[in-house]
Amino acid sequence: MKQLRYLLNIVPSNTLGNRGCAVSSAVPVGVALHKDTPLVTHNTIPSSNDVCPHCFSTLTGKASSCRCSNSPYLDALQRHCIPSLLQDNLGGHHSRLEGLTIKALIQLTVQPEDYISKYQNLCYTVLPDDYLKGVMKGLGEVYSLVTSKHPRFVEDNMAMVMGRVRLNQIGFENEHGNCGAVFDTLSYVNHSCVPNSEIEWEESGNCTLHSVKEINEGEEVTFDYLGGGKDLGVAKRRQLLEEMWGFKCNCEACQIRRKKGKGRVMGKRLQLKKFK
Ligand SMILES: C[S@@+](CC[C@H](N)C(=O)[O-])C[C@H]1O[C@@H](n2cnc3c(N)ncnc32)[C@H](O)[C@@H]1O
Repeated sequence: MKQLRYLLNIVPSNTLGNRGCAVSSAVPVGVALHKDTPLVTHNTIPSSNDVCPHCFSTLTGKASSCRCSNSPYLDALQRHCIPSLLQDNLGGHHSRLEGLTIKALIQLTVQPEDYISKYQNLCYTVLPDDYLKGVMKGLGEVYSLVTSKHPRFVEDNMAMVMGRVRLNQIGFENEHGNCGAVFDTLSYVNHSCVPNSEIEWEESGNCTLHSVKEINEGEEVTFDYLGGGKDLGVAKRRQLLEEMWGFKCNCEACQIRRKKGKGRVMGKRLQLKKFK
């Protein structure tokens, strides 16, 4: 494994949103550009960010590591049951993303201000009021328990955290199910359908960005938010990017497609018959 010596800077991005990330020197293919630890993590994977909302000790993914493991709402908040709680109260599709955001909020309630301000620098989407109310309702009794203990856990904060998780999470699937996290630097990396880098997850929840193309000094670094390798088709990709991250993709490939117009068919290699 080569050294991480290619500094990733957060820079203004001309075409892909306000800010993006660029490398400070030319990069060959196949090197680790940046390794990041999560600011907040998804709740279906144990993480070193997990804290008990009652005694504030680190959980490292195990309730038994908490000094007050008898806390009546610890389990409901910190472990796998937030998705099930929401699923029971609200039904299916709400459970995953909201599970993440509630856990994110719990993690933030015990962090110092400078840590929270890192999170607050990330971009944000406004979520509809009824959506937010639905999630609070879904939390049932747990909501009033947490609000009484954590003043930061108020409606405005919930909206802020959910809006930021929605736009900045990087997700993956493994044997624990759907996982994801929001990162200090990697969450600033923009999407491209023809990316020059890829995300690699580690069991620890850390994430590393690797180059998959040569990248010039100062060039913006991108990865595929939909996970490379999935043959989704252009229309489906556009729909998912808009639904999940709220943007119309303006990457190099999509700009070319738009310029060429709807009527044009993209070229492909011809399959030649073999000659004997
Ligand atoms: C995770 S944030 C990336 C950082 C963000 N550009 C910023 O200024 O903080 C994701 C947001 O960046 C913008 N973005 C990322 N990739 C894009 C793309 N290919 N085309 C247009 N906007 C993009 C969208 O606004 C999207 O919701």
